[in-house]
Amino acid sequence: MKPPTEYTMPSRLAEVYKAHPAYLHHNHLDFESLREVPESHAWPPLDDYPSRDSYGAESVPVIDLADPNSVKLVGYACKTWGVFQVTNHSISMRLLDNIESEGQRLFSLPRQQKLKAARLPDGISGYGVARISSFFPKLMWSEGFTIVGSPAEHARQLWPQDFSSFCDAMEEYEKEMKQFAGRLLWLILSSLGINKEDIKWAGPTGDFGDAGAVLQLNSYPACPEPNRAMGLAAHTDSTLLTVLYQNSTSGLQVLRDGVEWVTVTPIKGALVINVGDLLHILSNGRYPSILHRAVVNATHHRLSIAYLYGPPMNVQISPLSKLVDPSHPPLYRPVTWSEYLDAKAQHFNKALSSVRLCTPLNGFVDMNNNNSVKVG
Ligand SMILES: C=C1C[C@]23C[C@H]1CC[C@H]2[C@@]12CCC[C@@](C)(C(=O)O1)[C@H]2[C@@H]3C(=O)O
Ligand SMILES: O=C(O)CCC(=O)C(=O)O
Ligand SMILES: [Fe+2]
Repeated sequence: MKPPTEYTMPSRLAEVYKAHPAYLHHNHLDFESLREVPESHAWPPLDDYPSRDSYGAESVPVIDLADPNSVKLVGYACKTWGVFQVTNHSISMRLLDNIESEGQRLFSLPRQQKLKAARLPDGISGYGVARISSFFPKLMWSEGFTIVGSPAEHARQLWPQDFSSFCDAMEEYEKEMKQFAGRLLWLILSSLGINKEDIKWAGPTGDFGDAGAVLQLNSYPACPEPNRAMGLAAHTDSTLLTVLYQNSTSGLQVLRDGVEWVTVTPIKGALVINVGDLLHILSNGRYPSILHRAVVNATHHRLSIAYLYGPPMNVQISPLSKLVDPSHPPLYRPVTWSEYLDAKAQHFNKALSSVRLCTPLNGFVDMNNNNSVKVG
């Protein structure tokens, strides 16, 4: 008799959805030609919590990375906001302009052309609707293009003649982001009192050389009835951290203290950093991941580019032992990135609680383990 084949977790990002194919009907709409939001894309009112623009003392922190106090500022922002913007980050304006215009060029292609690079149901990369769409009865007012490593295979389907300028820009950005995200992760970890000896998987030089990453381009066309549409539904990122570049059209909102949506106002040349679920686990809940969404705009097209940064595929992430003691028991069981993506594919916003070990007697409560965001 043949022994049952044992299921092993994928060791490559490209394979994480083999066990969970999602048959998403890729958006057949030509957003630009519509005068109103069709039923397929009409969401119930987005007023589950009040929305406000970010201003004054109660706005999303903006941190100058050249500030000698940056470790403290970053730690405070992670603890109390879960999101912040950074300036003086060393990514050149030329590169940011370049990926923005290459992203723009991609989404401006005719729909039929873009569908040639459609993401496969069991794949991770390519063109299509957000993976989390499968959890909602309505479609979102957005399109995405996901890149893991080289985008060449899909870019060739989009531009058979000339795909190199797109690939060059994306690959250069991935390379710069990998360095930058590693540096940022050290800044965050040192704010927790964690150093190189505590993180074996940072590698011999501590540069997180084996870290994994996904580049996600998001396009949100202008929408005739923005209050009836959803750009990207509320979620937390299944990452350690995410670095987001947004064009000058606002739309990103974060759920502040579980009570109000605060807009992350675009600042030219700044990058938005948000805490993901794996950093939440690693920090044993000290730096909670942040629930966020993207709303759409009546007149302006919006583009965002997310660098989703995670640990090496074979590494189990669990609460750091320095952050665990009798009064702070470990709150989560060890998980690899692919196990966590698998949990997200099954449980969506309950993924974090699905890997939770115990409910603390007092202290931390997951702010984002509810599905209370109304979707009709
Ligand atoms: C490595 C990741 C992280 C993923 C899944 C997989 C590839 C694509 C990422 C996103 C990008 C868009 C929002 C999100 C919520 C989605 O639908 O796809 C993200 C998701 C997550 O952060 O969970
Ligand atoms: O477009 C945005 O501002 C948000 C994008 C996002 O949350 C994501 O790609 O995970
Ligand atoms: Fe996100």
